[in-house]
Amino acid sequence: MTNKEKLVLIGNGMAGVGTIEHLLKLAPNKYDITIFGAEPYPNYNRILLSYVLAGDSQVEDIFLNTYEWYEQNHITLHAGHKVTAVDTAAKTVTSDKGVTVPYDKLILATGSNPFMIPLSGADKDGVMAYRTIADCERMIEASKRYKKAVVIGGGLLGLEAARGFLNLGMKVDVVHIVDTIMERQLDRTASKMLQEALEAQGMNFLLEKQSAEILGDKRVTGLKFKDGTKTDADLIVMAVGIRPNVALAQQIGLETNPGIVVNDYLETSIPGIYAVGECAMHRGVAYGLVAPLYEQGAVLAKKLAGVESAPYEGSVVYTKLKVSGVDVFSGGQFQDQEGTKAIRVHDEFSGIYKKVVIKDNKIIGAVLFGDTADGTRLMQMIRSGTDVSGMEKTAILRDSAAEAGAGGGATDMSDDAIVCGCNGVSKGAICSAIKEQGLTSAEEVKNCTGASRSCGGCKPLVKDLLALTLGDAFTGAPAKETICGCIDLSHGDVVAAIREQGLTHVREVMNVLGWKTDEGCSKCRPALNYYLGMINPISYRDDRTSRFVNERMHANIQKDGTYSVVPRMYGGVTTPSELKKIAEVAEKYQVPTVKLTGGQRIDLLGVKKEDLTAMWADLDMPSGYAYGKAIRTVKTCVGEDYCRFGTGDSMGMGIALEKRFERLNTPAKVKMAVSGCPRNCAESGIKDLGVVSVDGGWELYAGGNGGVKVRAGDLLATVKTEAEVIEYTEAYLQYYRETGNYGERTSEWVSRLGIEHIREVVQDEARRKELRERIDVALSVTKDPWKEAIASDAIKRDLYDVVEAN
Ligand SMILES: Cc1cc2nc3c(=O)[nH]c(=O)nc-3n(C[C@H](O)[C@H](O)[C@H](O)COP(=O)(O)OP(=O)(O)OC[C@H]3O[C@@H](n4cnc5c(N)ncnc54)[C@H](O)[C@@H]3O)c2cc1C
Ligand SMILES: NC(=O)c1ccc[n+]([C@@H]2O[C@H](COP(=O)([O-])OP(=O)(O)OC[C@H]3O[C@@H](n4cnc5c(N)ncnc54)[C@H](O)[C@@H]3O)[C@@H](O)[C@H]2O)c1
Ligand code: SF4
Ligand code: FES
Repeated sequence: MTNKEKLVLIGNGMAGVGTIEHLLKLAPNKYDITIFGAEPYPNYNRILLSYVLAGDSQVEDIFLNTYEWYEQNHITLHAGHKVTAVDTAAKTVTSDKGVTVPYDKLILATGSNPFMIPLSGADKDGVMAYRTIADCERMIEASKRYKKAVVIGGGLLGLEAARGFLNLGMKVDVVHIVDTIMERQLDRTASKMLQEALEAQGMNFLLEKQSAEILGDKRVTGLKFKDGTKTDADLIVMAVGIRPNVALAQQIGLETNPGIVVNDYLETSIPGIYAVGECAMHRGVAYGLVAPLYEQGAVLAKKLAGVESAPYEGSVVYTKLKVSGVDVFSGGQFQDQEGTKAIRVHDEFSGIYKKVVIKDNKIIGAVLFGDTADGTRLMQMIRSGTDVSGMEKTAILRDSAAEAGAGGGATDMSDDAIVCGCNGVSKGAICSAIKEQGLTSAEEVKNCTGASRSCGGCKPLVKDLLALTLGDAFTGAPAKETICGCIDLSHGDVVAAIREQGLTHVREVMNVLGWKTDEGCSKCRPALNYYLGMINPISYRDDRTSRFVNERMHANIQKDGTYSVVPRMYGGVTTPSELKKIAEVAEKYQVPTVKLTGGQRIDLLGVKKEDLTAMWADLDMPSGYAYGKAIRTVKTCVGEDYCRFGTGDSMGMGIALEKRFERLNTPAKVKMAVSGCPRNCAESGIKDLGVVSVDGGWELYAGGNGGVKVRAGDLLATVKTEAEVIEYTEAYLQYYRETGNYGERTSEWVSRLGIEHIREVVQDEARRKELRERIDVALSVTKDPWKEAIASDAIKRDLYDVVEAN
């Protein structure tokens, strides 16, 4: 135990962790910090859920802090723990999993709850909110089975959800209570322009509709309105606003109205207890956007660090809708009122509308549609109360295109002005990074400072700052895509450097290639570990600390902190004795859920960490690698042995493939399938490698994907024998291993390199031979990780908390 003061944070979201990050910069050693988060993840960027839903990002991409970050900063994280009690006399907090921790200072950052309209039928399956990773995953899952979504609420969240559903291939109705969508952010003209643009994308709007009842038996089938009309629905998402989450605060006896009442230093009604973020009510306002939450966090961090700071006096907010193909910006007080005058530009030919509201010679609000480049500059003028009485009206609404490259609106901003509200990045921070790190593109600024990584609304201003700082040297051309912000090199550059310079371990790569960070990050560390293992399969020792938690544990961590165990079942074929063994193990370890997976095997869900190794020993089956960037499954149909259409032994072929390639690490997960005829019952067309028996041989399909972005595989080769199927698969997989970027699925890789090129490589006999020789070496050194763990007391103790009985 140390003598440091104990700081406990309840709520592992953007506001709370943002405060801690700020505090660590100011006073890294002042507190022993413990964080409780009800969601079973490290802190993530909730804003980016809309991109995950739309299929533009993966869940792993939106984590803001990895588990390693908590460890490195000596923060105890209880993820998946909801705090259910706070004893203000004893100064302790207790979680629903029974963990009690003392505090000297306590921060509540419990966020908001989505408002659910209490409609009759709202408890039916398929009725949900949209707030968390779990919600997002449920929506993606539902889109695979259902066709029609209804979103209630035509605000920011509802429209982003609706766009996501369109991307997922669903039809979508947006039900809105008044006759203009986003009425809290847009005036009538902009709202109607937005509606038209979204209708053109495929959204259907049901305006001035009051929902009355959700129809269906167990699962929703439709929505009925007060006017008696109905619409069909397989899924209903309510996006009708949020309410501060104050359940715990009320239990403690903190003053709430309706959020937790805080003063200008984020202090609540009980000394030593603070509130920050959406749960806090400051001067009568509870915010629902991140920029004000970061501003609050900065003030609270200074308070906790003992650094003098100006009080938090409230924020002027702005929003940008994150729907591709439409540019909408709204900030400040944008409605016409008594005493206000507005400048309006409406170009119906180009679909551009701009309105700036002025009161007492100061800009107080703006709405922009079609061209939002002026947004951040106007916000800066609103915040600083710039007197515009002497300014030409045209100078207030500049033609952003004419300004590109000239430093635009950035020139008149002060250094501490916030450019990226979503991530709290100032002009000064961006300009120093550009100068000190030699950045030349908006992409590099994003990677290095975080500016523009969320809603993207500040990107034009970031470009202005590049132009201002670099002058003529700024071309605006997109820079190459770097691995992450820690290094200015692409995946290809790093792989080439490892090969050319004979680098052999992670730290050496970082030192030699000039990493900007000491420890790297969750993007580059696992990538380096993969590349080093791929290039030096014999000599490289896997760096476990560079792996994501699932790969480190060789089991998938679940939302409640338990794990799932999936043993390998070659080709999806099993035996009665294997099934009996699995059943016995499931009973012995009281596995709560036993589930068949899409990859034709059995998932034992809800296993305790301490039971994992003993369970693997009892199962005595190989790991199915259901957690890894590796060969996952080979799905098969029954094929010629039993099916009257079958022309090939699909089960035998699948088993042979799985036995040959199991345990092979790849840039991203690889799923395979073998079908006994072109009817394709094993879905070979949407696998990373799909094999189909045809008259006289086999067809191999490459780069298919059945996930969010469905892609049909391209024909890679037609071969005659089963031995050739293995041979071509060896060459294909090794080429993918050598040229795929870490994290890149074969569907993206095939699209990037082009199937013609890959076909050429794989069909060239000499190259095929070389690739096969290299994969042979890689496969010769793989070991079953479960067996390794069972055999090592140290691994059992350190990774799985197994206490050895003496
Ligand atoms: C899909 C979506 C898109 C969005 N897009 C934007 C955008 O583009 N721009 C923007 O500015 N804002 C956007 N927002 C809003 C923004 O995400 C929120 O304002 C912000 O995340 C709120 O942060 P917070 O930390 O206050 O609350 P939260 O993010 O809700 O975090 C609170 C955390 O506390 C946990 N918690 C609650 N009670 C307990 C307890 N008793 N014990 C332990 N843990 C507890 C919760 O599980 C939660 O994880 C979006 C929101 C959504 C849902
Ligand atoms: N791009 C962004 O900035 C962004 C994106 C998503 C979410 N968010 C934030 O997340 C929070 C939640 O977003 P939200 O859109 O749910 O909240 P919101 O309060 O901004 O909008 C809710 C909308 O639902 C409508 N509504 C209310 N009751 C209704 C009913 N019975 N039937 C039909 N429509 C009804 C309202 O008129 C309103 O337009 C907000 O704080 C929002 O700012 C921001
Ligand atoms: S793919 Fe052809 S062989 Fe296999 S089960 Fe279907 S119909 Fe039968
Ligand atoms: S303002 Fe949203 S990403 Fe910068």
